[in-house]
Amino acid sequence: MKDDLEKIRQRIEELRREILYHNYRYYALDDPVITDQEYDTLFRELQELEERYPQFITPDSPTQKVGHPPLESFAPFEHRIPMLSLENAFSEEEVLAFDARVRRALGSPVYSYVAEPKMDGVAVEVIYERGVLTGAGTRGDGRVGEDVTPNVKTIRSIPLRLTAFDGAPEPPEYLAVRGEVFMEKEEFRRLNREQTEKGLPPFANPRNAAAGSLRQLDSRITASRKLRAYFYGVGHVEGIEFRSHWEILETLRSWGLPVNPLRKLCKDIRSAIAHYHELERMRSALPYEIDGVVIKVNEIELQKRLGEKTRSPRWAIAFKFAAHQAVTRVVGINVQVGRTGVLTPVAELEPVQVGGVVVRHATLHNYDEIKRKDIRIGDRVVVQRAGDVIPEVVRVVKEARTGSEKEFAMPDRCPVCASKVVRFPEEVAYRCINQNCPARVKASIIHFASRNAMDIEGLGEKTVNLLVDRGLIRKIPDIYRLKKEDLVNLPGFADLSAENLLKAIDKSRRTNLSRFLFALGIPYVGEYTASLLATHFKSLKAVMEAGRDDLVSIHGIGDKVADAVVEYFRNPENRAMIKDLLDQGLEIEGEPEEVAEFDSFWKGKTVVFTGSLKNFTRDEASRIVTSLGARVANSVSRKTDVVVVGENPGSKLEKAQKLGIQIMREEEFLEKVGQRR
Ligand SMILES: NC(=O)c1ccc[n+]([C@@H]2O[C@H](COP(=O)([O-])OP(=O)(O)OC[C@H]3O[C@@H](n4cnc5c(N)ncnc54)[C@H](O)[C@@H]3O)[C@@H](O)[C@H]2O)c1
Ligand SMILES: [Zn+2]
Repeated sequence: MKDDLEKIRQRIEELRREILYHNYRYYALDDPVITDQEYDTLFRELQELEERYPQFITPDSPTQKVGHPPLESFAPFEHRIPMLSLENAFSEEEVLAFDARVRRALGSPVYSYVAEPKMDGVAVEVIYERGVLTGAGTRGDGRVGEDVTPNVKTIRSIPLRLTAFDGAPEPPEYLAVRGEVFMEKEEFRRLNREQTEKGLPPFANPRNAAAGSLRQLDSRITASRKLRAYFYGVGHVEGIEFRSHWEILETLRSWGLPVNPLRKLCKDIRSAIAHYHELERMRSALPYEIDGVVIKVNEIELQKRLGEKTRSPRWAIAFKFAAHQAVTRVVGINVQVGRTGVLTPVAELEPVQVGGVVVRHATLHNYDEIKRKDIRIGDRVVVQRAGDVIPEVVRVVKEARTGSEKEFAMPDRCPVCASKVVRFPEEVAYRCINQNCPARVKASIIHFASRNAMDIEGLGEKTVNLLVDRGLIRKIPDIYRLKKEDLVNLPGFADLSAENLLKAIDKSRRTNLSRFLFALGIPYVGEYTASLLATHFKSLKAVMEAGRDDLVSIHGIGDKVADAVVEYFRNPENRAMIKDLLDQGLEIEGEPEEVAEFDSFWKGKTVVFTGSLKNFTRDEASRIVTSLGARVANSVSRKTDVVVVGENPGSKLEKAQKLGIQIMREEEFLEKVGQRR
């Protein structure tokens, strides 16, 4: 008996050590080494052991704590009310048990629940004092987080100033709002492509990418990655009282804070569970990841009576979705060659259904990952698909090995052009260094034409492969030599589609410097670095002549990037290609002086247009100001901040004058939207 207890104590110790290590990987480094499901299993086991043997509970057990203490490289950010975690439920029974506990504790039925998507991102608290954003921090260990104020200010959907819309009360003296910062799946894929091309390790999932992007010491890196946020609650507030959680959400929304529209007010637990199933069906179609549904008691009075435990409130529960995982076999490992010559290993799988989709391939990222997970050809593996993110191999089912599995070796010759493959020191990537490798040529043309580069509509993967295979394009400048007669006879082309492609190509002749630099595909130069170079040097000539010292003097550009840029422009082939492009009539504009994006004049303002503008259609003008954070209304009221007046204005002008609203003529408008300096 004594021995048994000792064994249990040891197991508890072991679980704690393991969980603490995974907390550190996940919360401090944003680099977990096990899946959330595996983590949840360990956590559950510890919780259950502690429940059965309460004599072993210690205050420092991970079951009694939230997250992980903040890193010291950030200033500390104190939460006036602790930010807690949530209790998890993995089945309907567990949710019903939660409802039963709540009703028992209250001695009455619950009036209502709110069910909201559980966003898979990073928790933040943002402070508004008299409506102005004055601070923001991560959750940290619940009491103290990391001060990430400058980073949060770069997130466009988080207003720097609250405005009372739709008859909302004025923002109070002091307001701590809580929400989740997240990265959309598409941005996650873009970022990981960029990481891979730079020879850097990819992020495991959008959550880690969001956390890693928010927790940056240089807020310009945060700004270069598209983050969003949804708010779902408040911390300490002064000057306003809320009666229900639903009222909190509605009020936050009417102050201009983003709140997830997929929330639902439910009359009982059954209806909350029904909402869970509905969101589960929508899950993979959503642009961002959710990992469950949070169900909360709606009435604040009842929430207070229920109170909280050390780690989580008693009035809420996270009903988690099942992971999209399946077991299948690796039948082979192929190698794909990217634009900068990086070789990416891809697992060929026995087709398998994962969350309703047939999966045939999974990315293995790089050779180090294959070694770390010890993936061999013939292995049975667990694959996981999160939303529509590229499927991944989570781990090998080692118990299923027969001994006939084969270890994978990176080829020493490029699988496409047979040139020698090299691995540069300090890089995880292997590369084909043949500039003319057909795989690289195709990939670099696809990149050149892509949306964030030269933005040539219709010149996607399929068309590029076709044009290169037919010998119509051998290098990038050939794009601009294409003629209608080259295209019309190609499979899938007709008169109209050929004309459209040529039009799109022609349109791309006018571009700006940062797009052009990004499009060239210089190693290590992603969109962000390209825009740094463009704003610093302002002309292509200046970038091409820049020395290593000029480059490293730019904040945000390190040795590796500097070397890559110098080397790229020193290469006579690259110089000849750029000259060729310019000879084809490419016009590259310099960069605007400052990108005054974050604290723009327009942010949070309500704008009305009247009369016709010379330089824009109404639609264009509206899109410009909304992209700068304004809201466009159709009629003038006391809530209008600015009326923009074109030719032949209507009665809106008179009304604006009567109400004393700021009136702006087209010239001033151009200036204020940065179209004229
Ligand atoms: N893989 C690993 O190594 C590893 C390590 C640690 C933690 N984890 C994962 O993290 C989980 C524990 O982390 P946690 O303590 O942050 O808890 P949690 O993520 O399970 O739940 C609490 C958090 O949910 C978030 N949230 C999202 N939408 C919300 C909404 N609508 N309302 C309220 N909150 C909302 C908040 O940020 C809140 O802090 C584990 O279950 C596991 O999945 C994984
Ligand atoms: Zn090659």
